[in-house]
Amino acid sequence: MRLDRIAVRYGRREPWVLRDVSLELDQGQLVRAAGGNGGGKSTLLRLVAGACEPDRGAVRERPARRAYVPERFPAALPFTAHDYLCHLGRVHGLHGAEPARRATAMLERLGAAAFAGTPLAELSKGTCQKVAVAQALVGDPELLVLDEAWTGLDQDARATLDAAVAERVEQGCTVLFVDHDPTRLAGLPALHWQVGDGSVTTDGSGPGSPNVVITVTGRPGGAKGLAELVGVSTVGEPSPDTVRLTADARHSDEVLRALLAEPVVHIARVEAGR
Ligand SMILES: Nc1ncnc2c1ncn2[C@@H]1O[C@H](COP(=O)(O)OP(=O)(O)OP(=O)(O)O)[C@@H](O)[C@H]1O
Repeated sequence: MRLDRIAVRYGRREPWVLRDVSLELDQGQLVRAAGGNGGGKSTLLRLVAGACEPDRGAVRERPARRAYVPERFPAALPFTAHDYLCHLGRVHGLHGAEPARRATAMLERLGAAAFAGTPLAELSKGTCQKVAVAQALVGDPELLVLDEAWTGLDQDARATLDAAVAERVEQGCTVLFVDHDPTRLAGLPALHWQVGDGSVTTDGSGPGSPNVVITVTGRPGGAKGLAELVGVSTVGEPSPDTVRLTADARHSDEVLRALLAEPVVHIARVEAGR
């Protein structure tokens, strides 16, 4: 999916929270969004999840099957935990006995089976957060957006959510998340979006994301146009006739193919990056 020159603000006289932001999210990509308080992370996640629309620009090719754990889960809904998850399962396109089966399984996996028949409004904060997570995992989303979804979970449930995210990414689900713990999901390759001052910069060097550094010589255009290649985070010209770029390892083959498609370019070196 793509964010195409989007802009968002909360009122005509208010400052732009996001301004002219263009981003791509590949299928199966894990992305961590980070930035200071009030920088616009939750706004960006709402926009990606489809929970709000931009004032300008467009979100294109957003997957139809998507799930979202918002920063604040609306706990006052008139359902028991199990009924709510069954309902969400049907919303996610599950049929027959499947919503109930998965609702039970998700509550068990998150250590909340004992609260299946409890009305949402009577749940503790932590159990309510487990239901918030379960509703996002009960279906088979192609896009999963997690806004501080680990906050309030006990250690076992946090580990369950870590594992569930790894499974979903492995299955090709795109996952965008914010979490205050900088080591969250650090073992998985992730892109890093830095959100603040109205813009989003992407450097691909988030915790745990392997990069490759590619050095090329002889390119007639120098570094021109290379920053636009998917997966490329930095491009520099350390000396005349030499261009060095950093690419997310997931995209390194495409980047190399694009470079080799240019007849006079010489790939001088490919090495593991930070
Ligand atoms: N519903 C809203 N109405 C008015 N202003 C809002 C609303 N939601 C967010 N804002 C404002 O938009 C800006 C960005 O908020 P947002 O919640 O997206 O940032 P954030 O990076 O997620 O912050 P935090 O890390 O504190 O959760 C802030 O100035 C915030 O006050």
